[in-house]
Amino acid sequence: MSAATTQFPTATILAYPRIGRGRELKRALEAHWAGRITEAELIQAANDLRKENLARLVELGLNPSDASLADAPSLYDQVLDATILLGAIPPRFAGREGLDLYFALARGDDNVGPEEMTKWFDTNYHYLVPEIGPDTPLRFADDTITRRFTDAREWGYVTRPVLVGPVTYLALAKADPATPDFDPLTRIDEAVAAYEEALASLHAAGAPWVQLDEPALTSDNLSRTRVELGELAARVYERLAASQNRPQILLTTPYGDASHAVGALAKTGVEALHVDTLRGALPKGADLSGVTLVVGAVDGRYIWRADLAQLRETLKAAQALGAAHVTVATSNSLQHVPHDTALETWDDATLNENLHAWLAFADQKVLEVVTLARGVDEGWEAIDAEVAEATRVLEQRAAAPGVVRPEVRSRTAALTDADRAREPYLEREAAQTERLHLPPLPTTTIGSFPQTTEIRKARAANARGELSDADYEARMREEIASVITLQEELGLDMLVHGEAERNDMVQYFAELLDGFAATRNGWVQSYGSRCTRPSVLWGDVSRPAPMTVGWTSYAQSLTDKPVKGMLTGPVTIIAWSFPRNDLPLGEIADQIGLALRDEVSDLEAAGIAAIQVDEPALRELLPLDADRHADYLNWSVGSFRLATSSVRPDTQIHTHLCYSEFGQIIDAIKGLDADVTSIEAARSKMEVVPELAEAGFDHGIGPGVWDIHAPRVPGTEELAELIGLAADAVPVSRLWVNPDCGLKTRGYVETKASLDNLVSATRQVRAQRGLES
Ligand code: MET
Ligand SMILES: [Zn+2]
Repeated sequence: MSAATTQFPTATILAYPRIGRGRELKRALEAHWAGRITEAELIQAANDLRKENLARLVELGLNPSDASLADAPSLYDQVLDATILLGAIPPRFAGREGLDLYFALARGDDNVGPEEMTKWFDTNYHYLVPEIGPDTPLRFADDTITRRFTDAREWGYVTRPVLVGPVTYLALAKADPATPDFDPLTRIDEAVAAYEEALASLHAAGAPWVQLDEPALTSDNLSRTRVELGELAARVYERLAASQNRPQILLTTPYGDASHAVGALAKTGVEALHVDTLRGALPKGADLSGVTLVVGAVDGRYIWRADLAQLRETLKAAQALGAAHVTVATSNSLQHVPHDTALETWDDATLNENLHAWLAFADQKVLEVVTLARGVDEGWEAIDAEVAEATRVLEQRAAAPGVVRPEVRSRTAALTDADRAREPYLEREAAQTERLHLPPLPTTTIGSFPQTTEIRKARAANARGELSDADYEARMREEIASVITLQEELGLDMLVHGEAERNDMVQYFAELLDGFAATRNGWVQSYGSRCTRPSVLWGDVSRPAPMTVGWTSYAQSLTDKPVKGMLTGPVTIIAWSFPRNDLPLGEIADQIGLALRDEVSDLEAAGIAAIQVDEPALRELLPLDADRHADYLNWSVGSFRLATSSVRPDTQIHTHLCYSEFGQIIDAIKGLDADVTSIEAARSKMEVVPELAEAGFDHGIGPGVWDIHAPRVPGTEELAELIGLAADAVPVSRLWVNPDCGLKTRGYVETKASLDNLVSATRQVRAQRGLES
């Protein structure tokens, strides 16, 4: 290692949002993909944004020249960047290079499909899944990271380059499809050799520190437990630390608890260790005398202003552990929070004043880190005023109108098990068969139909006040009518209204429920150039008025076929918002569950015979730590049942889950007790259907036969084959036929063609199996 060691800076963050305050990166990427700007112009725009971000961090108080500035300026995704660094390119991308290769991996091109995307730990950010087989190249293949360090130094900054660490990289990889049983982690030694070279390259360029992110050490939801991954990491980092030419290493463990591994990691020779003290714990009993302990104190996941008094105690406790040095950081990268509360105004004047004080977006979090670091450096009295102010704001928040509403609290307090139970399934099944008159293998869709440009324009015009509410409503009704007509023409059996009126399946409800506030500029990266704007769930939740009954009843009035009501479930509403941090998630979920229960009852009273409550985020919020799974599954399932158990036996409850990794939540899926569950299955060729059946799932099931994530139209034969596979695995009387997910991102051309094929394929299978009704 270099002789010139420098102390780790007292104030740092693990990474800053990279999409830009004005979503500059999104705009540049999309302009480039559309052919409006050249590659050089894209790079220029990305560099300008990076300069702006670095300057901003310095303005907020981070030191420009001591490696305080965590630098992770990905054009698309940090895991993809590691794939490029390692040259771990799946064979189907051969012949491409540079940005063509980069974007082909991310998005596919005319000749090849992209790498798969999946959710990053328990967040709503998606990364690109590496595909590793026995022969996938793994070597130091690309020195972008070093060039970026050198560029920043020319601009006047000594940054700290950030890389996904080797254990996490391989733990997140899947087997190359050509060798499906291959275990990527068996390639760890080659990966470590490649990282050694990358570190040598940074060292040669003069980087004093590098940051290696190892969030896998906090997760029990990967192919190994976190304890096993911690043991592996101890070996890996011993080797990396022993390499001759390297920067000093900060090893981070964000998103959860890695305290089990800290003792062993502290002995490896890495210079600094980060722990997430919000979702994990401070290590106990480890000898830390040789390392800097970087305390992940300021919350990088959610958006609430910190309780500085409490964090001060956390830091004092950390200081008592005997580490060589204790410093302050965020719990994780700030990529999951918006840039700056200063970019917001809220319509309600009181809320506007309050929320500004209660919230901390990325920039406010940097200031919090800087404040706490001043306490570390100068003594705690130095920040007494800031601590007192934070405490005052928290007290004001706790007492503010709407935060605690007795009428909501007494309703949740009065709940009993009976509120979460329906009649036995067999009784319901008989009553529903009687009421619904559906053919065998009923066909349906997941809810949304294409969100056309015209729909979005109408919504934008309405928001700007250029289209009256009445005209907007009329416009949406027209759309509903045309979606109903189309479904009748196609011959689908259970119809939907199409969700034209919904900007987003969570935001729509957040806007209509009390307790939420929508941001104007609170964008966070979901994947690549895609951003979402989660709502802020700040108060007790209730439903001032029906939310969907008008649209659904209108749709039902146009047809004799049953129209499914369509709601978003409590877990998904929480997962895709910024929930409050002063109430357990289970209680928030019950408040939402009760609001939905009222909606479900109103839909039923309006004559709607089937109601779907979507829970696509059920898997996403599963805690990383296996010890917390049971509690999570209990409250998440409980809130769904609360929302759906008020109905009569002949009202059919559907749910939709869009992923196909069921292993850890199969009991939860059974526990939802929905009459019909639609799931993602096309990409795995229906594999999950027999898996679910073997695990004892025996209610109605709609495995998605059309993968809606690609514009491709599946042929009738292919669909019939998939339906046949499913029909071999479960009783046909409980099998439904539907796409994988909603159609809002698809166009009408492929939607019509695919649904037409789906109906023909179903008819073919019915005929083959003598099921004609
Ligand atoms: N009902 C929703 C839709 O069809 C479900 C989407 S799951 C991400 O769009
Ligand atoms: Zn879905």
